Amino acid sequence: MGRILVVDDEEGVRSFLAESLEIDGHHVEEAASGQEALERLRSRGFELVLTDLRMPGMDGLELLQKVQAEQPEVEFIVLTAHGNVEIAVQAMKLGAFDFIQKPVSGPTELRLLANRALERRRLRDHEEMTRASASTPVLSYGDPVMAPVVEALKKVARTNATVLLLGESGTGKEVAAHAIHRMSERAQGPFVAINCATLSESLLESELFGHEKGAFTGATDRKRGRIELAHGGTFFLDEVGELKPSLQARLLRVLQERAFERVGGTRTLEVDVRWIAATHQDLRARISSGEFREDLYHRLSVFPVRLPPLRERTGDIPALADVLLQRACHELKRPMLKLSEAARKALLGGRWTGNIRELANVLERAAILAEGDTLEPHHLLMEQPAKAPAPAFVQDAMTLEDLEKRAIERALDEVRGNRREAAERLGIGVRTLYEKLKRYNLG
Ligand SMILES: Nc1ncnc2c1ncn2[C@@H]1O[C@H](COP(=O)(O)OP(=O)(O)OP(=O)(O)O)[C@@H](O)[C@H]1O
Repeated sequence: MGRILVVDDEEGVRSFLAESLEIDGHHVEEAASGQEALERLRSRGFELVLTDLRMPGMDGLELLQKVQAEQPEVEFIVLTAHGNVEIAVQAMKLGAFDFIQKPVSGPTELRLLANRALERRRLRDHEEMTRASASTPVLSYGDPVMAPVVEALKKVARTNATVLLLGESGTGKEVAAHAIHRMSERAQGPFVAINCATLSESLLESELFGHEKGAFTGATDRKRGRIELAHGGTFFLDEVGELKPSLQARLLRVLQERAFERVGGTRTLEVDVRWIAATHQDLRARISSGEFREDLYHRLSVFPVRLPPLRERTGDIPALADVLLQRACHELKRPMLKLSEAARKALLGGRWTGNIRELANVLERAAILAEGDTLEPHHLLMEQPAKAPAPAFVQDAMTLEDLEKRAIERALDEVRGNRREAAERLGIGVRTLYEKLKRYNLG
């Protein structure tokens, strides 16, 4: 089963191709022009595009080039008129999987070719997935909002500048800090992190700076602090806004002088550390209220980078969802799952106040619930925040159809996909519910 987009300006050819492929159980959609195809490809993921080469407006070659630039993983098979093989060869040089000559005589060749193209796509996916899981997360999958952010991270990684990562909880600040380290000259050195919100002030102090033997009750041995351990590498201060004033002063000195003493010690130690700090708080507001030192703020925010919330980078949701779902399945040691088209759509409609972390949690829960090999919308228990003033769908501008669709998804969620019960909850007949499920493509 694959997701295939058929592009041809002739209605008859399109439906012939679509029907031939649907026999094999593929999900096939049709586009009547290159432009329409591009729009569809941007809004939902397809694995394979079957396109005519000669079309008014954007032709098949131009479509191929555009999609290659945006979604290089999509496979292409091109259809070419008899005797026009050169242009098909050109398409293959540009990365098309193969070509078929028109008129397509029978569906067999087409189906074989489509299945082979899909197989190549899956092999490549698999390879990429193994590489991705063996290494570290990909920061973005081509979302336009994230592109300048990734660029900024890459550029600053080459320097030793202190970076301040800003963004809501779960937006991937720690992942970004790791990425900076990995892309920097210090990549072979240590990456040391500490969360300033989780430890008490005194514990945090001795964790950061270490302590000498006998510095305080319980300090039976000399202990090296994490800052020392980060020598030659990168230090990540998470939730830096939570740092207490006395520690802010000590940290400021390390940042200014690259030197410090262990707790209870007199010897000054010098360190070579690259600093990255992160916060979800408005540090300026904390400066105004006297809770955060302005001089430390300026030291930390040499290069501030804001990580956008997930709702502002919806272009990354499908690929992130795929990766996080694979990760969940792997961790749960269960067979891999894939997202149905309807589930993908549902994810795009989420509010994601908890950002990527929430997306990961929703998919993990779904991976626990789902029994087959496909995740459907009713597996996705997308929570509204507990203290939300009103359900999300009232706040957002939505059409009546969207509202109806949401209500159906919600009802199905609440009854774990039981359609009879869902219809009852919605106050409609089961037949009507089926019709609506079909209309909204809610599988
Ligand atoms: N690009 C990505 N690809 C895959 N997973 C990601 C990506 N970015 C973040 N995540 C996952 O999302 C979750 C939250 O990421 P992370 O801890 O980096 O966010 P954060 O902004 O530091 O959150 P907090 O402020 O709450 O500490 C983690 O499980 C992380 O693995």
